[in-house]
Amino acid sequence: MSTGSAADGKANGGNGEAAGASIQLEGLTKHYPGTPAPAVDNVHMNIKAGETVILVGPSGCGKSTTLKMINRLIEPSSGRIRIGGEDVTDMDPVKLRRSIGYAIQSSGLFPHMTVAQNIALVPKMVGWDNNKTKNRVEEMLDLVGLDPAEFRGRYPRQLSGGQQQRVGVARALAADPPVLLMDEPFGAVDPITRDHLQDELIRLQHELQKTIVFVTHDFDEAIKLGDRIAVLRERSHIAQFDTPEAILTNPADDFVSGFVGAGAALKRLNLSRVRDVEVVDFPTVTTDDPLQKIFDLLRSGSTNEVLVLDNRRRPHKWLRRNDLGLVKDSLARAGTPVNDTVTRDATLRDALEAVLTDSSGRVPVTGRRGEYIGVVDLETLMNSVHELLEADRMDAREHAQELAEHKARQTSEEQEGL
Ligand SMILES: Nc1ncnc2c1ncn2[C@@H]1O[C@H](COP(=O)(O)OP(=O)(O)OP(=O)(O)O)[C@@H](O)[C@H]1O
Repeated sequence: MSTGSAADGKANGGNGEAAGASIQLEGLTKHYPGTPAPAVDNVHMNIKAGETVILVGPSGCGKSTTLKMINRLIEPSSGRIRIGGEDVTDMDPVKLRRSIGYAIQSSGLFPHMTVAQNIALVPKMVGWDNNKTKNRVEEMLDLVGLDPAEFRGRYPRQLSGGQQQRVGVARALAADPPVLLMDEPFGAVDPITRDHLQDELIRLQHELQKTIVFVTHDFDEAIKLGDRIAVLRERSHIAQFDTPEAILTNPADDFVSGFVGAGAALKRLNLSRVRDVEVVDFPTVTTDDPLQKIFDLLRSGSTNEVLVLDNRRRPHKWLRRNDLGLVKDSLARAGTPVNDTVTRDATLRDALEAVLTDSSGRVPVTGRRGEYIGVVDLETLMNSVHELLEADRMDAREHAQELAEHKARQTSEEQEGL
């Protein structure tokens, strides 16, 4: 496969050299033997050179099958694949795969090879000499943020999950392929590492400008990483193929809205803080209060639950009217411990998680020294999220209207020859 000639096919990196290659899928179909319907049915897709395109969709919709047809790990039943303008549908698949980087979940590293040997694999296969390969391994380790001196001689089992994923990406990029295919590469790592790896990929892509096709079922990940997102329904039918902004503000149909809705709400929860919502008061007593006072409060009928604070006014446990039977001469054995607290700086997502895991359906909000301030409950959170999303929709509508007015003005100016 040529990697630098097709006129329509190349993105220019910062130094003016060719980087990514365009990809065209033309009527791509996969019918697995013995199955009644195709897993991927007649996909047409035009991916520009240097673009990051995310395939997102429900489990089993055909994302991986579509991706693996691009490097012919799965042979298409019909249709054509062009890379950099060149038809690669019938070329030797082994040769093809050497020119396409491929990174998968759980890194796919060979356990019996060191990090350096894993990364050197494809450069060696395509005939790079030892010196060039060795330099490339060091360069790649640097690129993915791993110190070569420390990591080149290690075996995969001596790395954390996140480090293994980094080496997986380094290996995929080692022979400088114009195209990188990534199949849920960060699916198996914890959320914080995942966030870091996503940031790294954005940084790398800024530098390298490869063409990346990336599979995920996580819409938030798609929004974060994609220049364009293809939302797929069953059999890889494209429900919408557009920029993240366009999909968020203008989903094509109910299926896409379903994906966006959940994603948008969660995204919103991450961007808002407890201090943005109403923190309400809740009946409290302290462990120093006389038992009679607590009994009276719970029996008065005004509330059937109180929050017990310790002697430094920190939330300690929830005490319900039904627990009173266990209160003999002290509170020690009665009530349910407070699971979690949040500060005013916590995100609404943290607050929601705390509310959902606490049997009381609310979470105490605390100040700098852990002292009780109030509570946030599920209803307040739900209302706030609805209000925030409604405000977002209004903004999007206003923005769309401004754009439409701007376009109309431009057209009329053009017609008047201004
Ligand atoms: N080798 C196979 N033989 C028969 N059917 C297969 C084969 N591989 C995948 N399928 C079927 O093809 C469909 C698409 O599978 P694919 O793995 O591409 O989906 P996906 O969108 O990547 O799913 P997930 O998000 O769960 O990984 C599924 O219905 C799956 O059961």
